Amino acid sequence: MTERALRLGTRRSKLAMAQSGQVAEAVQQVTGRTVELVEITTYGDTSREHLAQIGGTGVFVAALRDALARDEVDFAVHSLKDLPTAQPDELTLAAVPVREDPRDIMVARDGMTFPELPEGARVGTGSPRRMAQLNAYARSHGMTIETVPIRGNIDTRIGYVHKGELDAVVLAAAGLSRVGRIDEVTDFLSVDTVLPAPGQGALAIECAAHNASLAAALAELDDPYTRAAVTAERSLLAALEAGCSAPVGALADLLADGQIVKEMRLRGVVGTTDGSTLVQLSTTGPVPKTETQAMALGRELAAEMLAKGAAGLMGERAL
Ligand SMILES: NCc1[nH]cc(CCC(=O)O)c1CC(=O)O
Repeated sequence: MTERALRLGTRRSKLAMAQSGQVAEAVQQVTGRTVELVEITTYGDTSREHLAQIGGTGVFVAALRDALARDEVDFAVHSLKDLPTAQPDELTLAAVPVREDPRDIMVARDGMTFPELPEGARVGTGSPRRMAQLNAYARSHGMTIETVPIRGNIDTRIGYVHKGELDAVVLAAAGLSRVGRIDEVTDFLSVDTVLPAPGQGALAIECAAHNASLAAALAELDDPYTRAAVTAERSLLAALEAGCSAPVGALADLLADGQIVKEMRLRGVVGTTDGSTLVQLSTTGPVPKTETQAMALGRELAAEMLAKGAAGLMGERAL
């Protein structure tokens, strides 16, 4: 007997469709079952308000989770950086596949890199994390830039540059790469300049907790290193009591000696959006073997950052 198709809930945006399509194919491979896409409209897609004004955390995610809860879909794919740090009991984070390039990138007019931008350049980003770090770099390099809040999908955001309304926009490399526009990047921002959002570049595959057999099948797509890294990053974010629109950057990576993986490093940053103050720290520890160990790494760095005054820099947090 053939089993029915698995229903994958997805947003309708080009980015969501691209990442869901990729995951659908991978799931078909590992389960041998057909996967059909079920389109769901989320509040984040329809609202014209700035993300920060409607509360940031989880607006893209809630409608997909509702569809899971109502059993209208069997599983869903989220951009991991959009997931709230608290995992609901009734849902399982079944897989975190291998992460794409976690960096932020710039698309600027005339092929310019960030340091090449002219005096007073207008740079589109509504992300407090990006604003804080771009402004901090500008200050320390004698540049002046004006960050301009923008919203909309990737095509809309790049459109501000092509239409001449902005000198540059800053976006995630992973998003551009998934929608096939990575060749329009004019500068890949070093993580030393702009640390990405916790979980950036990674996907989250979620299903109902009671569907243990599906969770086990989806777990084939899990990459343990990516999962450990994003778990540490999100634990840092949670321990700072910050949301996904807070001015917090975090990135965990593996430190290797030749072919031998030695340690995991976790870097974190918090700053004021004007870039006048940044708290930027890093810690290393043994490569986490359990979720508990990965979370401990994040909490440890958060404690160090809080001791250096991180909490006082998040006054604008979530808003
Ligand atoms: N905040 C929106 C968002 N959520 C996920 C991505 C794509 C990158 C990713 O999957 O991490 C983007 C776009 C962006 O930040 O440029």
